[in-house]
Amino acid sequence: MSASWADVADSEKAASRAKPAYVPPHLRNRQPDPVAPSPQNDRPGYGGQPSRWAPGGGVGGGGGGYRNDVGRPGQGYGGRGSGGGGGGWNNRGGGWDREVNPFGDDADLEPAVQENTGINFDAYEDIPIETSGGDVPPPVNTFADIDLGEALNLNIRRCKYVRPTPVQRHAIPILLAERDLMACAQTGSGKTAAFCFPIISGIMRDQHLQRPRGSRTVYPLAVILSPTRELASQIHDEAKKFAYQTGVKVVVAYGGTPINQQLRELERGVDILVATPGRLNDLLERARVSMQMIKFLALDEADRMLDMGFEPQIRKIVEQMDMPPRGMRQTMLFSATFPREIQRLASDFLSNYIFLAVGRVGSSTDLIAQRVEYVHEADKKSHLMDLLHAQRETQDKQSLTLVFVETKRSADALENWLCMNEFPATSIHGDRTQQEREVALRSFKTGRTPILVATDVAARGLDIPHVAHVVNFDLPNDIDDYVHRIGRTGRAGKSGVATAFFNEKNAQLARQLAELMQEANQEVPEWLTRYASRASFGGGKKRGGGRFGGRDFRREGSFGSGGGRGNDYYGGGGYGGGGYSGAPSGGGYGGAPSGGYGGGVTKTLLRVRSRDEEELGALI
Ligand SMILES: Nc1ncnc2c1ncn2[C@@H]1O[C@H](COP(=O)(O)OP(=O)(O)OP(=O)(O)O)[C@@H](O)[C@H]1O
Repeated sequence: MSASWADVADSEKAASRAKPAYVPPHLRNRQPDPVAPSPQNDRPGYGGQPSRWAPGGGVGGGGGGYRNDVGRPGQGYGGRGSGGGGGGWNNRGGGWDREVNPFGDDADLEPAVQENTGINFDAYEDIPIETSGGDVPPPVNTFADIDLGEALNLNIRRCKYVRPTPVQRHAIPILLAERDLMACAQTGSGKTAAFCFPIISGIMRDQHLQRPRGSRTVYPLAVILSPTRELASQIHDEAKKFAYQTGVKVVVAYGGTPINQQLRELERGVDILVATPGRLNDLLERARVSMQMIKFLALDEADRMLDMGFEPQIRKIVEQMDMPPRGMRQTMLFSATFPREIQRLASDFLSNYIFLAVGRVGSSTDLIAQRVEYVHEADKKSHLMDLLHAQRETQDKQSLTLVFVETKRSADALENWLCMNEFPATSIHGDRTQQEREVALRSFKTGRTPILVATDVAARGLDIPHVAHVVNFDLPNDIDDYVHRIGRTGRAGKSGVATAFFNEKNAQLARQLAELMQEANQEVPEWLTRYASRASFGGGKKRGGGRFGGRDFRREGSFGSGGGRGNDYYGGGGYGGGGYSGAPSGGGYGGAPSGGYGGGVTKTLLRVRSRDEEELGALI
């Protein structure tokens, strides 16, 4: 982050004028890539500095190396030989690796004249935006307004992102200004790119940074943490697209797969490590990865990463290993939900941060048509069958249906039952091997089995095109989980449908569910309103004035004393002293007695412990 972009680009220009770049013979007659950056704006090799990836600058003689622009005449063919129009060469710790083109053949030749298919970004135009913190950098309107670097801009066009989404418009300038950020934006609104672009761009600028050599330990510059393996893998795939031909190397590490393969990959070099906390801790303990050079720390699904299940692991990685302290690194936390209590915890990791809320914290997008139906436990299967039959008649063949259930056993049972009834289904949950999970997800994504029965392992972050319907066969205990689950549809401006089966067991969720739906302009059935008004204890956790009224917890004054109303993250919503009053026994968090857990922390911890401690190990 030291040298300015313009300085580097100027020295670059001078270098490229002084010595024409070498073009391999077979590429000499190729037309320039129509969307390739012009040499003026580009930063190939940054002024002929020796490349991190191609020491010595490759045969391109000062013109290439670092961000190899193979296949782009006039850009300097760093590295060695040619990539035949599709990819750079990375040299780290042995061997030359061809960078696979994540866009597929010739995807880069298409100028991005049209947006990502079917996206209606107008849907986001009137979303209220709140920022707090000192000196908030102004938002941008277009990607062109941001200095991300040409290689990254080219990838943005390859992704067919024409306009930044609201969270991107605000978060990217904040992050480029090197500020810490806690960002809350609705599901499917493009948060991944909002943190990936500034990280990649920052690493491109910082390429001269010297990292320790000589040991088997690797020193990533950025770490992105995710709560599930599948999400880590997805972020890795996305980040690789964004980083294509930038010279920034992205590696993923998560549990449930052989560590040796990941170690070999790491040894080839890593700038951005995308990881689940369990596997990262393992790598740190083996001293195969060091956090010493970390400049960027991103927590996706940050509220989940800091709830009780993960918090100790995150603290270990961030506070007890060799990561530079807050203030010396840039920390970014993203999620669609941010309970106030978790915000308070999260502030331990941040320094002078900006809080950004796009839409109301924890709200669901109104692109999702939400329905709630009263269904007795015993009738759920036949009701699901009715829905699926009706759907067969009306829905487009490509449409996928995601069905959430509460337990691994019920996931297996429902999958079986659906298959027996000629609805091709598969399932994903923590008792399945990682290989089985990946096969299931692939089979769902490709439409081979257009129904996926899942536990919460699939609730967060997964971006699966064509998920048209999310069914909450079993409703979760926590409204935030509901928000994330239904957020698997209605993404990137597209619409979707979510159906929930509600019955007496879910009474404690009634009020929050009704409020959430109302807020998203959904029709709330009268019977649900009645349930909501009856729910005077556990279910009486009121959104207004609590997690919905307040956003940045720092604005809410006397936070943090624990105990008592107003401190609870569901907060201050008019139920009598002593904070949280527990869930009705049998209905909520492991039958917590009503009677109050004083402070919000305790409640948050209990909430998580009973829900998925058992499954946690299998997620990371
Ligand atoms: N500027 C953009 N233009 C068009 N499509 C975009 C843009 N930014 C992101 N997308 C697409 O929007 C979809 C959702 O993005 P992403 O998965 O990052 O959402 P998210 O906010 O992280 O959601 P979640 O809260 O569920 O994790 C992705 O398919 C992504 O490719």
